[in-house]
Amino acid sequence: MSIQWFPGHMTRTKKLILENLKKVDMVIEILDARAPLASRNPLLEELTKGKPRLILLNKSDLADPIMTQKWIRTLTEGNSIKAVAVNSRNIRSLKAVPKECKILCRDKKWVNRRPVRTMIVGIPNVGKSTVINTLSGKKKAAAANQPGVTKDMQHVPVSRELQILDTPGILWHKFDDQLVGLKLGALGSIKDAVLLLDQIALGTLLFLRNSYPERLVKRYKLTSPEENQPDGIQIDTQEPHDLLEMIGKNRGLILPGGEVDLERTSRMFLKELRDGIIGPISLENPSDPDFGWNFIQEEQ
Ligand SMILES: Nc1nc2c(ncn2[C@@H]2O[C@H](COP(=O)(O)OP(=O)(O)OP(=O)(O)O)[C@@H](O)[C@H]2O)c(=O)[nH]1
Repeated sequence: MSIQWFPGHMTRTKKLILENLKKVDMVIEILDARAPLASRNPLLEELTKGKPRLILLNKSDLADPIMTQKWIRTLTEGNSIKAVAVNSRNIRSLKAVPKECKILCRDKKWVNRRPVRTMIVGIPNVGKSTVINTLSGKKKAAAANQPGVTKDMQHVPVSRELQILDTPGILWHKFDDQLVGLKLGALGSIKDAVLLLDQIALGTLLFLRNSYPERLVKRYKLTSPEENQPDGIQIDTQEPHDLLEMIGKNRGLILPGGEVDLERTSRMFLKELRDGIIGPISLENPSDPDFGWNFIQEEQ
C-alpha cells in the first residue's frame, strides 16, 4: 500500500498551527468517532503543550455507541482533556460545547470576563467545517450583538462563552503502517484513488466478518453461522473475495459475461459502510487493539 507522508506538509502545518495557537486559549480536536486513533495526528499533542483540549468524537451517529462510550473514558484525561461524542450536523448535539470549553478553562483569571477563544483542528474530512458552521450558524449575528462578545475579525462568536478562530487547522494524516491507511480508506478520509478500491473493500469486509458478522449477514442477506444450514454459508470462514462476490451477486451487480462486477460491488459496499447503512460500526476498540484487524499483521 503506497501512502506517503510528505514532510513538507508537516512543516507548513506545524508553522500555521503554532501561529494560530498564540491567538487561542484552548483547542478543539476533532476525531472520527469510528476510528479515534487512526484519525488522530500525534503532532497535535506536541504542539498544544498543556493547552486545554476538548476532543469531539464526531460522526458518532455512524459509530458503535458502546465503543464510543469506551473511547470517551479512555481519551478524557484529568481536568485538561475532555472527550465528548457529537454528530456535528445536529445543532443540539453541539449544545454543550461552549460550556465544556468554559469548564476546561475554569482556572483562568479571565474566564468570567470574556469568551473562551478556541481553534478547531483535525485531519481532512473529519468534520471541521461542519462543526464551525453548525456552531456559528444562525447564532453568528445574534451572538455578535451581545455585550461581552468581542468583535474580532478572526474569531467567530458562537455564544457569550465561546469564540472560534475562523480558519481550522488541518492536520495531515500521519501514518506509516498500512492498517491506519486501510481504516482511513474505509472511512473515506483518503481519496479512493490513492488506495486501491478493492484492497480497502476486501480488508474492510474481512474486518466486518471478524467483528460485526451479524451486520454483514443482515444487510447483504448472507447466511449466518448460527443458522447452521447445511447449504448455507459459514460467514466466519469465508474468504473476503468470496464474500464480495456473494454480495455483488445478491445485489445483481453482474457484468455482461455473467461475472460479478467486483468494482461496482466494492464501491457500493464502501458507500453503504461510510453512510452508516450497514449499521453503526466502529473500527477501533480501546480495550482490544486488534479488534478483528489481526489479519493485517498475519499477512505481513
Ligand atoms: N453522518 C455525519 N456526517 C458528518 C458529520 N460531520 C460531518 N459530516 C460529513 O462529513 C463530510 C466532511 O465534513 P467537513 O465538515 O467538510 O470536513 P472537514 O474536516 O472540514 O474537511 P476538509 O475541508 O477536507 O478538511 C461532509 O459530507 C459532512 O456532511 C457527522 O457528525 N455525522
